[in-house]
Formats: sequence, structure tokens, C-alpha cells
Amino acid sequence: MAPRVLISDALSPAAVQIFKDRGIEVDFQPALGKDKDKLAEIIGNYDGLAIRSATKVTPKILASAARLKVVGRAGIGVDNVDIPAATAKGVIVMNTPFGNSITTAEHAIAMMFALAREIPAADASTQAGKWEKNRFMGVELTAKTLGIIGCGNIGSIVADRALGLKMKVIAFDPFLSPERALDIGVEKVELDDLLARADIITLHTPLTDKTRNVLSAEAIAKTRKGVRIVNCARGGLVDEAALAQALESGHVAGAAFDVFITEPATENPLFGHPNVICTPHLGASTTEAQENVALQVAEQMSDYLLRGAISNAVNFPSITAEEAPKLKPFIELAEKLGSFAGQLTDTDIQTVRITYDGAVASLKIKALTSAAVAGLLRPALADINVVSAPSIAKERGIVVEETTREIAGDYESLITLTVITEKMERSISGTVFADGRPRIVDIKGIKVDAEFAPSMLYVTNEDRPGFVGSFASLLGDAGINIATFALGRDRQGGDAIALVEVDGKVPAELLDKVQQLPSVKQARPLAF
Ligand SMILES: NC(=O)C1=CN([C@@H]2O[C@H](COP(=O)(O)OP(=O)(O)OC[C@H]3O[C@@H](n4cnc5c(N)ncnc54)[C@H](O)[C@@H]3O)[C@@H](O)[C@H]2O)C=CC1
Ligand SMILES: O=C(O)CCC(=O)C(=O)O
Repeated sequence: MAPRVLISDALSPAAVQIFKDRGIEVDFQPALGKDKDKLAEIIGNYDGLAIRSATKVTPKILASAARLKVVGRAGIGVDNVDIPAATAKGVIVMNTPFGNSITTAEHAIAMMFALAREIPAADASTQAGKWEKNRFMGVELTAKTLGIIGCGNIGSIVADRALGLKMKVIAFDPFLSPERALDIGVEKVELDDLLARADIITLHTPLTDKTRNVLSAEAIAKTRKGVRIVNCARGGLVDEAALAQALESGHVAGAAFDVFITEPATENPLFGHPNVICTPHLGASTTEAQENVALQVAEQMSDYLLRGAISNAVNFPSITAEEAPKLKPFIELAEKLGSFAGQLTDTDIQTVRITYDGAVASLKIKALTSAAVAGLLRPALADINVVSAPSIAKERGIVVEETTREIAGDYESLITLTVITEKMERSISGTVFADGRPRIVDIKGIKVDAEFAPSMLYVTNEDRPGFVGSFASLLGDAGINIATFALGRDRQGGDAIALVEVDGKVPAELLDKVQQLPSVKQARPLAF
């Protein structure tokens, strides 16, 4: 069945065409994002959801989204998507990190000019027939200091344009390296320094717990008198009420805002002030940017739904379309190795160590590790998935260690998963043979050769004559057919392992009887 995608915001129709061309069924309902009840009602029918900023992907929407595999944000900010809830559900969330950056930077520059020359007010006055030539006295931008808070993709483009305008550019961004600052021609400064020096401040950070209210009342009080403030990033970065007061007092000369704490903003403390310019979150609204982000999000979502390729996901490592088919059998192997260990582990896991040997070491091991951890924790947490596994392991204080060794041993590729609890350490290794099927090749240092099967019995015993006969008789007497039988031992008379595939479930009474065989140490059912 072809995957189905819902577009619930006003994306460029270019996206619709891409989905269709790729063989994906697509429903384009651009106003649906504003109707959360209707969205909750129908989201269960779709594998993908393509959005801009109007659709809010809340836990409630996700709870109704039984089939959903991917949310694609045609834009940058994903603050309208509940990422932890999507992750917990195994839904990949991807954005288009560059498609609208130039356009948004240009909007910030346009806002800066509009503020400096009061263009909106001058326009309104002129068109009202007033010709108030003496009312509007602007400021020149040349040689003024622009303070950029958040100098990533958009901030750097703003810096580049501002340098072209012969402005002095200073930037506060804890993650901006001195080398990068030098490269893009900005002076890296601390926030207080920026506040004290900037003639114009422009914000370009995401909204996070750290950036919320970065321009608080106290911060605004530290700015130069006559400062102008531009926000084309996110509402909530600036304390709107404090800014309104500072405008009122004349400390701040003007503010140009594209984004607001509450959107759609139909009322706001900044509205109505003479030196305030507002646009309705238009930063990304150009034909070019909307075409870019729509095409990109549709391509990315199609690649994921059709080929398992992941790009620009905010909650999973990237996997290219070329890597996806190579990874697939190893993802299955990693998840099953994890599942094997998880089904045998009764106590709290402290550490999971995963070693990738040979060719597999050059694949995207982050994805493989996530699969292994999902398999490992699934016996305890049914809802865990490859996407949510790393964060759940972290929450539970489980240390996940990865090692890669590119030199192959007996196998072209080998994955070894070691689980360490307070009481024990257990390792299991597996590989993928040329037929693409995963195999178990080593358990606790004992060589075996077994496939993963829907119903298995794992028995550890002392290597003594008679075990196989009495074990097989017990199963035969209980009417349980043995499909495959893999044996291994560390040495003659030492520790032995039997990994047996059976048809149907193993009854608890049979398990007890196997457990009571003289040489048996442990007998456990396993299911894959
Ligand atoms: N108005 C609109 O329509 C649009 C708004 N945006 C907003 O612009 C924001 C920035 O976009 P990009 O530049 O592409 O993101 P980016 O991730 O490239 O840059 C963000 C920068 O903020 C910095 N940062 C993070 N925490 C900080 C902190 N506590 N203090 C100072 N800097 C901090 C980061 O180090 C990074 O360099 C987006 O998150 C989005 O919210 C993006 C596109 C359109
Ligand atoms: O889609 C839009 O118009 C908003 C763009 C935006 O805010 C973003 O990309 O972060």
C-alpha cells in the first residue's frame, strides 16, 4: 500500500507534486492546522504529516496518530512539535534547516531599515494625504553597531548583509567559536557587552529554556538609550510587556517584531505604539523560500517513507538513501541481539557495551545502537522504539558505550552486545550472512550458529552425555516439534548452550521439566 501524507498547513503546492511524483498519496488541507479536533480525528489515516507553523503537533494529536512515521516541518523552528512525545512514539521529526534562512535574514534587514526610517508610519501618513516631511527624521545605519543574539545560519547571513551596509557587527552566541566569528567578520562578545554597545539588537536564536526572555526587563535596562530591537526569530525571546514600557519611557526608540509570544497575535502589548512595526510571522514568506522548504520537506519525507533514508531529523541520526538498505539487516540484527539479552536480563541494567567489528563499523552505528537499546529494553518497556530508545536509556541512567573496530575477524561484520548489571555481565554476538538474515554466532564466549525465530528455548547446561536425548524426549512427549537445534560448548565437559527453535509456544510445565534435567543450569523461552 502506498504511504499517505497529510499536508495540514499552507505549503507551496510544489510539495504536493513531489509526493505524487514519488508515488505517495497526498491530501492537501492547508487550513486544517487551525482545526485541532478535525486533525486529531483524521491523523490516524496517515504515515506522514507535512506542516509549517500553524499545525501544533501535540501529545493529543500524536496519540491519535497510529500510523504516523514522520512529521516534516517545512521550515526551521520545530517548537510547534512536541519532540519528546513524537520521539516516544517513534515518529521522526525533520525540518529544512536552510531553505528559508536567506529570506528570514532579509526580513530582519528589512525590519531594521523600516525602523531606522519609520517607513510604515511615513507610508501611512503620506497615503493619508498628510505630507509630514518634518515629522519623520531617521537614523543612518552606516557605522552603527548591530548586536546579533544567536549567530547561527540566519544570524550569520544578517551579519554578512549588515557588514555590506558598513555596520559594525557584534554577536553574543555561546556556541560561536572565535574562529567562526573571525571568519564571518563579527566580534564575539558577552551578552552584557552587546546590550551596552548595540544601537540595534536583532535576535536569531531558537526559543529554548535558556533563550526565553533573553531580553528581560533587566536586560532591556542594560541597553543603550535609543536602542532599536528586531525580533524575527521567536516570540518569547523578549519580554513584550517590559519592552512596551521601555518604548513608553523612550529608553527604546523602536521595535520591529515578526513573532509574538501568542500567535496568531490579535492583541499584544506592543501593538499601537508609534515606534513599533509588526508583521504576522512573515520571516519565511517569500516565493523562493516557500518553494525551497516545500520541495525539500517533500523529498525528505518521501525518502524516509519509501526508502528509510533520514535527513535533517531532529530526533534521529541521518541515514542516506544509499546507507538505508545496507543498514536494514544490521538494524534487525542489533535489535534482535538487544532483545535476546533483554529477555534474559532480570535486574537493572547499568551499562550496555556494543562493539562493531569489520564492515559494519563503517555504517551509521548510532542507528544500530538505538536499535540494540530498543530491543534490550523492550521486554521491560513495550512502547520503546528505535527513535525513543537513546533518551529512555539516558533517563534510566543506563550507560551506553560504542566501540568500532574496522578490522574483521572470523566474520566480515560482527556486532557484540554486552549487558552489565550489578550481578552479571553477558555478551552475545551476531552477524548477517549473505542471505541478509541475522545469525547468533556467540553467546557468553561459546560459539553457536542459530537464527532468531518466533519461538525459541535457550538452555545452559553442563556438557554431559545424555542431555540432548532426554531434552528432546521431554519436548517430544509434550508434543512440541523441534524446528532447529544449535549447540555449543566452551570445552569438553564444560559449559554448554542449546538454542532450540520450536513450533508453537513452550508451556510453563515443560519449561519446569527441562529446568529439572540433571545437567541443566537455566532454561528460558525466547521470542523474536
Ligand atoms: N520568522 C520566521 O519566519 C523564522 C524564524 N526562524 C527562527 O530563527 C531561529 C534561528 O534559525 P537559524 O539561524 O537557522 O538557527 P541556527 O540553529 O542555525 O542558529 C541558532 C543560533 O542560536 C545560538 N544559540 C543557542 N542558544 C543560545 C543562547 N542561549 N544565547 C545565544 N545564542 C544561542 C546557537 O548557537 C546558534 O548559533 C529558528 O530557531 C527559528 O526559531 C527561522 C526561520 C523563519
Ligand atoms: O512557515 C513559516 O512561515 C514560519 C517559518 C519559521 O518560523 C521557521 O522556519 O522557523
